[in-house]
Amino acid sequence: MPANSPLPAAHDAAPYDALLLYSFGGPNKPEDVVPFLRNVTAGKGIPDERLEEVGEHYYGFGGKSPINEQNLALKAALEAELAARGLDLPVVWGNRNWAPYTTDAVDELEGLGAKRAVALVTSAYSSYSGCRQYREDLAVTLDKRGQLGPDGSTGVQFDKVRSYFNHPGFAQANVDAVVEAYAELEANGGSGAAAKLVFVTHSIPDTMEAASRISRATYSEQHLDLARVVAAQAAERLGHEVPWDLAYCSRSGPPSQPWLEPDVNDHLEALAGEGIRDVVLSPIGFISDHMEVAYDLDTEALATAKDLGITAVRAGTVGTREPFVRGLVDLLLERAALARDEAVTEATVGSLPALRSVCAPGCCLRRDGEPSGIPALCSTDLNS
Ligand SMILES: CC1=C(CCC(=O)O)c2cc3nc(cc4[nH]c(cc5[nH]c(cc1n2)c(C)c5CCC(=O)O)c(CCC(=O)O)c4C)C(CCC(=O)O)=C3C
Ligand SMILES: [Fe+2]
Repeated sequence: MPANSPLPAAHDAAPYDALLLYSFGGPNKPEDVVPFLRNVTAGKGIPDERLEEVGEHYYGFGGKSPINEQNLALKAALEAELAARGLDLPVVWGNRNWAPYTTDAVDELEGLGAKRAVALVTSAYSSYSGCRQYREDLAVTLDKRGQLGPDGSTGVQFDKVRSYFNHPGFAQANVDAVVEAYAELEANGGSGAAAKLVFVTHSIPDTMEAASRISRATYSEQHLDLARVVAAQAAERLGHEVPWDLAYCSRSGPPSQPWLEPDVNDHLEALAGEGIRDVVLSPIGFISDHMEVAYDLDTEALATAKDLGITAVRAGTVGTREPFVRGLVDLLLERAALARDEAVTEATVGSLPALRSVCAPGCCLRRDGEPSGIPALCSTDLNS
């Protein structure tokens, strides 16, 4: 907002002076693939065969994940939305597993003179992978820099926007994408009225699912609640019923370890067995078309559908869709108002409440009852 403006900003990002767009990261070239996978899997017991297989997925795309360019596009969209609302808040991008790393982002924040930043993670749901792992990475990074005090950072302070799976903007962008996919299905000769809508997300171990319950609803329950809303709103727009299911992709870990099921490929097979010939895949678990979408859905699941004689279309991810980006800015303003101790209405869709903006002790551990021993920021208790 111009310094000489007679009006205060209608919406104010204070006390924040920067936004951290905090993501997973991915390789940019073939030589990056193995070091990237080492970063992702350090100490996680992923079998070598799975790593080689995942490496091949990346090499099949020239060793480059689309995720970094997608995050840059989201950063640009956020900057445009902030500017359009007169909010002067620099956006800094950092990743857990590839450059620019978390520590690079902290350097940049310090260079900007930021004192208190609000983090927006590129994961909409709460679980170890989508919540705590980011908060631990932030704490570990600050610790390595000698900037982790007993109550948090001794340098730039960090807060986090709540998990936003049930924010109206995220839901709206997914509904728009699903409605467009039904049009594409019909254009491809399929039947929307006869189609099954299959929502897809990243599988996680059953133990991680159980530990996510502390978020007020488990990871899978969060998806089911959003799926219900998206399917109902899509049905209203399409003028016919929209039967739906939830399936999972990208499982790893040893075969002996149970993960959330059904796998999307197995599920397509089951649907074919029931006589379903038309499917729309809606990747509500992911916010952009990164490798899980480009390989596990567009390459593998669409090939499975074809083999089964199913006409399948993959709906878009929220990406930089306008309702999503607007919603993210609404969310950071909501977080700012909470930080100022103002009464706020936390906008949600579906039957679940807003998840906490400040995580509870023990939130989203990898496994219940097994504190990681790693501190995590943006919580009421750094050490649990
Ligand atoms: C819930 C969830 C999300 C969604 C939320 C979010 O977005 O954060 C997500 C996103 C992503 N996962 C990604 C890549 C990988 N995930 C892996 C491994 C794992 N993911 C897990 C969960 C999740 N992952 C889990 C429980 C593991 C097992 C190891 C562990 O317990 O941590 C592995 C190792 C090999 C393999 O197992 O596949 C890779 C390479 C990329 C980058 C894509 C790109 O490069 O375009 C992205 C956005
Ligand atoms: Fe959490």
